Amino acid sequence: MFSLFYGLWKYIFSKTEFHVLILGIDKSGKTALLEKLKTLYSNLEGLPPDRIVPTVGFNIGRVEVLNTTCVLGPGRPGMIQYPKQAQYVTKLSSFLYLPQPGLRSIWEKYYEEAHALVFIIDAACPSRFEDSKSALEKVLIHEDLQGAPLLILANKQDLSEAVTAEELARYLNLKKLDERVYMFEAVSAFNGTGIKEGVEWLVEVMERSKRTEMLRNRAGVDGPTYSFISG
Ligand SMILES: Nc1nc2c(ncn2[C@@H]2O[C@H](COP(=O)(O)OP(=O)(O)OP(=O)(O)O)[C@@H](O)[C@H]2O)c(=O)[nH]1
Ligand SMILES: [Mg+2]
Repeated sequence: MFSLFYGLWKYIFSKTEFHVLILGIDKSGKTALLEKLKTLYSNLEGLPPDRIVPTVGFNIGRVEVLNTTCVLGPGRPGMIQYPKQAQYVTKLSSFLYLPQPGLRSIWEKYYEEAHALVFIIDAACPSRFEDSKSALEKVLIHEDLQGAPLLILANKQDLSEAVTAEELARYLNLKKLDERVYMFEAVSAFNGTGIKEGVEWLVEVMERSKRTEMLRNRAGVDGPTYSFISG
């Protein structure tokens, strides 16, 4: 009996965790974004921009993004629905990516486990758009990332030379995006412009995505939609 109540308690109050990869070429602003996310979504104050140095290895951050009432619609076959008023917390873990050959095997493990991707581009540096484009194309054809929703950030909007999200989309002219849920968003990791809009969109699509369902099934979790962690 206890275990039944405990199970129910866990079912209602446990937290959903999503793993999000933050990808981008060097100096695009991955660390600055991660620090801004900490400031926006946790009690921790992220590092100020002038203390951020090029990353050696990678960083992992964990932030809570939305504290929403669960509104899962009519269940698909095999999906147990939440009680209507169930509260759950969406967590977003961020893995910072650095494309160093030695770390390849490490970050490929993260690829497999990622629910979604953020790809960040320095929108104020057109001379490196081509580098970003080819890095992103490689990511998009990676078989471990199939179906992962994608948020592309046109970063550094606080700089006057930054191109808009639309201009960046036109420039990238990505062909591989058709079957993937994606969005471009103009942001500044310095002043926070656009970050909430982008991240909250991502959380919403992750909740509904086939990839989330696939990861859940692979983890062998029955019942509630996501692999749960408590506490
Ligand atoms: N003006 C402006 N500068 C930014 C912004 N985001 C990052 N920067 C600057 O861009 C440079 C690179 O930022 P990082 O966050 O270190 O970039 P990164 O992608 O983590 O770089 P690596 O760790 O080398 O891969 C730093 O000088 C930052 O201060 C932004 O939104 N606006
Ligand atoms: Mg960095």
